[in-house]
Amino acid sequence: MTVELTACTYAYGRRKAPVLEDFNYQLPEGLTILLGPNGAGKSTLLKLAAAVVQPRSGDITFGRLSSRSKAYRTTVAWMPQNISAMPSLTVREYVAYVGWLKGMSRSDAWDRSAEAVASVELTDKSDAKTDQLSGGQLRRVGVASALVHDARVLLLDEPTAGMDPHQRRVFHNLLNGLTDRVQVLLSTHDVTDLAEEADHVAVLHGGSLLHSGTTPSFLAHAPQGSAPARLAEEAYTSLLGSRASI
Ligand SMILES: Nc1ncnc2c1ncn2[C@@H]1O[C@H](COP(=O)(O)OP(=O)(O)OP(=O)(O)O)[C@@H](O)[C@H]1O
Repeated sequence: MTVELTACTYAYGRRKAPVLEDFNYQLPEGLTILLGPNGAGKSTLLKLAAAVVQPRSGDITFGRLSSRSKAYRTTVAWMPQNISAMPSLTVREYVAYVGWLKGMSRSDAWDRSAEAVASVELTDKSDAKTDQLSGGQLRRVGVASALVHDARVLLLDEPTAGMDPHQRRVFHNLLNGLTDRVQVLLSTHDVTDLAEEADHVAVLHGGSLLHSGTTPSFLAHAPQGSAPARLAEEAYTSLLGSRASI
């Protein structure tokens, strides 16, 4: 079972041109990274898959669950691009609150929040108010919030933006330990960092998928003779370049 978008059209407002039109996508197993230039529609795709917004037409499903159902919403977890601090809540309260919003009992949410906070190495900040955190720490609270309930699909919008190199490593290790039991779709502008670790890569441009396939099939777009360390970047540039020449 997986998240599947079928013939989806979405626009921000009735008079706006659709960001995604008649869009089809099936999220593969494992870790998929979602690449694309600014404004390509990555966040919109993640919000649709997370049932934060609903398509104007078309269907989004996980097996038999429609994105309009409560059961679907508890199956997926979404980390938005911009995490807002809640000044009155501590880190642990914030994460537990998100679990409760996803339908966990208060006690389960509270218990599991400790694990989720520990997984992003924020235990020492458990009792800190969220408005006293750095930007990178707040993103880690966002990751912990996405992990607190038993989601089967994680939809993460630029989770590593603003994280220092050590925290990126912690995050990648965390993801590696998760992808045998959850599907992950993760948007990033950091082509080199993740393309090697991802099972699949999707490249979005102007609301269309330029590529959706395994990481080796993505890397194969790099021109012959590309330096190994730059394969992902070259593949990405080449894909976008081919689009420009159409
Ligand atoms: N709330 C909104 N209201 C109106 N238009 C929006 C809104 N959010 C996004 N858009 C528009 O939808 C299009 C796709 O935006 P989206 O945020 O999905 O792109 P993105 O690929 O995530 O970009 P970035 O890499 O800059 O985060 C853009 O043209 C953007 O201006």
